[in-house]
Amino acid sequence: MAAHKRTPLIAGNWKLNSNHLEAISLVQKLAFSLKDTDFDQAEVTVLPPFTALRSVQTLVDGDKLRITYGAQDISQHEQGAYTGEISGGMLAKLGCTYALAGHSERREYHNEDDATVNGKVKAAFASDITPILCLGEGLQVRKAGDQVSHTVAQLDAALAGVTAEQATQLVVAYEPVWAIGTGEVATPEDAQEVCAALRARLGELYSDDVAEATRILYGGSVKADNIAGIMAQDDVDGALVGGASLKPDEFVSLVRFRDQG
Ligand SMILES: O=C(CO)COP(=O)(O)O
Repeated sequence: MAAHKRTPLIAGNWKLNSNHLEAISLVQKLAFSLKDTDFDQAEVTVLPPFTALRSVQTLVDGDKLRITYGAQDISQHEQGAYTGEISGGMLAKLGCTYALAGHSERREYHNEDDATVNGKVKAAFASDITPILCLGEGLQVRKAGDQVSHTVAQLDAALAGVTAEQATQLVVAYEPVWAIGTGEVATPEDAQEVCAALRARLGELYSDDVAEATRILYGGSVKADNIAGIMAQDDVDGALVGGASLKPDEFVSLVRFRDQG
């Protein structure tokens, strides 16, 4: 298996699942199962719904858990008349390390375009929250063989006005839309092709140092039986996990991807 220069990140995107009481139970189970984990080998983060963040914060702080947490979305605005929005400042106050920006479900169901995603990435940095910038092509684009140009264009648009210093902190998640929640996982080679292209583009936009520092995750039907092959790719530094992150045992086996055959 490739030696990772970057600390792998295994992130659980809970999506629209778990009220705050269920979230407490899930994090407690996770913490118990992870108690012998070497967190230098992999960073673990969970992304619960907004309404559970305060409970997760209390648990993580109170029990001094080694996991981090974040939000599934962030407003591009800091404050004002934006009904229903949650700002970076609010998330920072809740101890969030991360916020997803531009998840394909936000792009698809909430009409988030590249300019909005760019605003969210910048809003995250402005509040010292690390954006996990989600990119990926749909099935038509994949069938046309345009996955690299499509995803690189999304990266360019999302990073407009982002400085090299900020970009060093960035996390990118390549999530081909056709592989999300479908059981249709991309092959390790599919994941590597796009993740390598994204890293090369970061090098062009900023520098080799930024490209080398940035963690690029793969997401889309990641499970215990396919994570090892994906993590063995040189340019894949972790996984953004949906369904499997709701099952503590399965999620822990993803964190221990080195043990999976
Ligand atoms: O969208 C995803 C994570 O953000 C992937 O979801 P699944 O792991 O359920 O395919």
